[in-house]
This record gives sequence, structure tokens and C-alpha cells, in this order.
Amino acid sequence: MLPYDPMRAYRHKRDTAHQAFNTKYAMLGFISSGTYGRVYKAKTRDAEERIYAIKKFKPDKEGEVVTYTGISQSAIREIALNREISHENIVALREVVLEDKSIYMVFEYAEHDFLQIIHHFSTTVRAMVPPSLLKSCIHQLLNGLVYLHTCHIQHRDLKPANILINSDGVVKIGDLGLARLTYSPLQPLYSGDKVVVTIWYRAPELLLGARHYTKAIDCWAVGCVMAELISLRPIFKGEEAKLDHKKNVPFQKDQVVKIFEVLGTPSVHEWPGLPQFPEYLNMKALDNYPPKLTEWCTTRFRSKDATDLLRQLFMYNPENRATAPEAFNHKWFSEDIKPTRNAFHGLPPNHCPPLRKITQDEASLAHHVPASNNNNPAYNNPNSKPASWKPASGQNFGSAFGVNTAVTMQVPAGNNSGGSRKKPRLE
Ligand SMILES: Nc1ncnc2c1ncn2[C@@H]1O[C@H](COP(=O)(O)OP(=O)(O)OP(=O)(O)O)[C@@H](O)[C@H]1O
Repeated sequence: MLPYDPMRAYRHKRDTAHQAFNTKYAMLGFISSGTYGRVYKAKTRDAEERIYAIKKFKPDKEGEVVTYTGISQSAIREIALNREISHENIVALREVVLEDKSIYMVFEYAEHDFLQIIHHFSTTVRAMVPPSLLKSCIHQLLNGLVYLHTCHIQHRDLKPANILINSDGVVKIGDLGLARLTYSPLQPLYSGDKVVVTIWYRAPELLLGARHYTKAIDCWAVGCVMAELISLRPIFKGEEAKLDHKKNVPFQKDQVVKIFEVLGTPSVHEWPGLPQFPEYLNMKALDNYPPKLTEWCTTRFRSKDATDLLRQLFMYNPENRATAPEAFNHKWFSEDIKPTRNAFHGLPPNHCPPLRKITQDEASLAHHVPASNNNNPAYNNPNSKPASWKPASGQNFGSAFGVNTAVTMQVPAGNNSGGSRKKPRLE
């Protein structure tokens, strides 16, 4: 018998895991590039042909140098939190595959997201989102958020692109890459030289420099998402001020003004803690704006209850803002049009958003670029999105995952993982 060789044992484990991964999944195409990684559509190679979304994390990068110091903080956080949670309105993690320089997370697939719905209604349907769809989307989003907050998890990056919806019309909160446990030590919302929370959905306490923020920041973001589903454009669409050369965090004046233009300038009466914020003096230097939320609402819809819910979610003082359970139990949801489990229920076919676009360009790009090559501009561009729709040819992009898959971790059975039970409707 050969003496034990740790390298040979490692290579054997790596190669068998890699084979197992490739025999299990066939890549169908590239979906999107985010801040932390790239997302692909894949199907299982068994008879069930279940569809999954596979997120490939970028390796850690320090300046221009790729440092393989380990797994990125975002990946660890997303994996750790996802393994602990299970809820119908949170995207389920099926398994995690570790390759020596990359991590792949296999998620249940969601055919749509709120951004796509907004885009579909503004450009194709050219009409408002019907009340039943709006209400079901917000109700399910809040249901997922109640669960996260009950588990002491702040999402911290709720925005239309991160709120998915599957072909059965069930809302799935995704992207827990920024989520954190509320009782862990507070960190600023900046990571290295990159601002990591989307500014349009950022709560006023964060914009005023708060370091001790709470779950209320997610409720503010839900208000922004609800308003965007109503008006089909971001309600507070500010220009982000960039960090200066010393990496000082600037006052986000334009974003603050965009909020004040709708909600009016906050008063110390409604928000006694206001003068303690680091940016208070900058805020005081701005003009005084009258509140216009009622006007904003009445020019768009007639429901007093919907107006009230928005008002509760847009309370300046985070202590007075509606909590996720309060918003979930708001009377708007028991008005005549009730939310449904299938948010698309009763919609005419042309109101249903189209299938998520995938491309093969990016998948084949990844196929030719070893995981270690991080100099590829498409890889580094967080804004690179699918360019054009090309039908999936069924070609095997399994090797887009590169080589050296080392370990496959099964997510505990308690997780509600499972792919879309429907076969994908291919255009
Ligand atoms: N489970 C899924 N099913 C289908 N598409 C998905 C899924 N998860 C993510 N996507 C798509 O991939 C995009 C990027 O995913 P995700 O937000 O998780 O990555 P990210 O790197 O954190 O991106 P960002 O910086 O935009 O937040 C999403 O906006 C969505 O379009």
C-alpha cells in the first residue's frame, strides 16, 4: 500500500467533488453581475431538471492585487446566515460548493424580481402596477422581513433588484450579502473604499451619519420599494457624493434633499435625537421644505390606508417608524383587495413580467477565464449586466466553474431549499 500522501488525498477529494458538481449541474447561461459575484442559471442533470441560480463569488481583492487570504466576508456572512434560516419569502440556499479560489452558492431559482416588474409596467404595459399585485408583493416582502427581524437579522440592502419573485408569484428576499445579526458589533456601512448600501433606499439616520442604526433601516427601504412599485421610478433618486481622496465619507446632500422635497424638513419636535447626528449642521444649512407626501400619494392613488402605511414607513424618527410586524398587520392589507399567495393571481397574461434574460456570452467568457484571472474587465465591472437575450442552446457550461472544486457542503435539511417546481418556460 502507498504511504499516505496529503497532497494526493487533497487532489482526489478535489477532483471527485468537481466531477460530482459537474455531473450534477449544467449551466444554462449568465444572469447578472453584482458587487460580490456573478449569478448563473443552471439545471440539474437528473430527470427532474430542477432550475437553480448559482452565485459565484469574486475572490478577495486588496487594491489591484488579488489576495487569496480566504473567503470574503460577504460570502461568509451570506452563507452563515442562509444556513440558519428557512422561510417561504426568503430565497433558499440548496448547497455551497467551495473551490480553492471561489465559492459557489446554489439557490432556488426565481424567475422575476421587483426591478423587472417595475421595468415591465413602465415600458411595456405602460400602466400602474395593479393594486392586487402591489399589495401581494409588499405583504410577502414584509412577511419575509418579519421573519428576518425575528431572527435578529438586518438585511441592510433591500432594493427592487434584491427582491425576487418566482413563477408561482411567491416573493423571495435575496442577497443576504450585507445582512448582519443585530447584536453583533456595529460596523460602518462602508467596506474598504466602497460604499455598499444603495443610496436611494438609505434611511435618513444613515444619511445623517448614525453609527447605531437599527432594523428600522429595512422598514424605510420597504417604504422606498413600495413607492417605487407605485410610481414606477425611485421616489428618492439622489446623486451619490463619492468619497474624497482621503476616503472621507461625504454628506449625501443631494439624497437628503430628495427626501426632504417629498417628506419635508424633519423637526426636532418629531425627532428629538436629530441635533446629535454628525451631519446635523450640514442638514441645517439646507433650505426648509414643506411636507408633500399626501400630495405625492393623492396624485397617484386613492387609498387612504396605503398612504398611511407609506407615512408610517417614512417616519423620520426610527423609533416611531412602523416595525416590520406593524407594517405587515397594517389595515391596508385587509381592505377590499386582499393580498394573495400568488402575487400574479388574476392578472391578464400581458401583465405578467417576461422571463429573466440569460446570456451565453458571459458564461462562455467565464468558461475561458480561469477563476484566478481577475484582470478580466467584465469580471471586475460590478455594473456589467446581461447585454442581449440569446436562447439557451443546452450547451454544457459546467466547466465555466473552472477546475479545482474542493468541497461540497450540503445545507442542513431544515432549510426550505428546492428549485422551482415548474419547468422553465423557454421563449
Ligand atoms: N435566486 C435567484 N434566482 C434568479 N436570479 C437571481 C437569484 N439571485 C440573484 N439573482 C439575480 O442576480 C442579481 C445579482 O444577485 P445578488 O444581488 O445576490 O448579487 P450581488 O453581487 O450582491 O449584487 P448587488 O451588488 O447588485 O446587490 C440579482 O439582482 C438578480 O437579478
